[in-house]
Amino acid sequence: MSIRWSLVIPVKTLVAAKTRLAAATGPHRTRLAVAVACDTVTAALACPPVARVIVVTADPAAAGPLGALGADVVTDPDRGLNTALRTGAAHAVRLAPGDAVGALQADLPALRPAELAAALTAASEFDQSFVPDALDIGTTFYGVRPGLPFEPRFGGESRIKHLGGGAKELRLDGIDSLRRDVDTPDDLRAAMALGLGRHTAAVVAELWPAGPPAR
Ligand SMILES: Nc1nc2c(ncn2[C@@H]2O[C@H](COP(=O)(O)OP(=O)(O)OP(=O)(O)O)[C@@H](O)[C@H]2O)c(=O)[nH]1
Ligand SMILES: C=C(OP(=O)(O)O)C(=O)O
Repeated sequence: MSIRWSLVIPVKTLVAAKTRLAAATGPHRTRLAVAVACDTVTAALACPPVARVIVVTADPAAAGPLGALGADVVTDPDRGLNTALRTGAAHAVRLAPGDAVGALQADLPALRPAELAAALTAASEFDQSFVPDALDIGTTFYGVRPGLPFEPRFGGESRIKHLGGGAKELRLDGIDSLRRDVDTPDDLRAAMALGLGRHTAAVVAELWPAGPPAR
């Protein structure tokens, strides 16, 4: 039988989130951050190997809409990103000890369920694995097979940290939407070229009716 996955998606308190988009978005920054997280969660929930999505956040303004989409919401103890992920993973293991556990960044507004499914199928072959971001510096997905220790090393140059921790780097063709996290206006333009999910597309169309912000 194929492995099923619990995916943990961390969402930072909105007042502190997406600061690299502040100049481009002004007062709409938090609305864009929620929309991006909504598209990430929607795509994850539509991915066949994903049994459940667990959002970890301390922010009720994110918890409300993400819970309404069908995610389980766990309160973030607010001791940093990797602690948030371990908290979500512990919840996942309590719910479904026989399922694999993955961490997925919340800022993947172009994510395609089929591309995530391809990565999860590949990840099912390795005890510990990860997907590097589009720049080959960070990480967008980290996962472990059922029953194995979950040791995420996100933050900064996390690709090299995950390699150092012994995780297998998944270098697959055709998973651009999974690798395209959005931190800057350039990232947002690249995600638009792949095709934004409906929540982000609606906010972007309202914010920039004539097209994306100039460089
Ligand atoms: N729950 C939780 N999520 C976090 C935390 N720190 C970062 N994240 C999430 O981790 C991912 C990467 O976050 P960062 O790139 O560090 O922060 P960001 O808000 O996306 O962007 P910047 O403010 O521009 O750095 C995003 O999905 C964030 O929502 C945290 O302390 N708790
Ligand atoms: C936290 C990370 O991502 P970001 O590029 O969004 O800062 C990371 O890649 O480990």
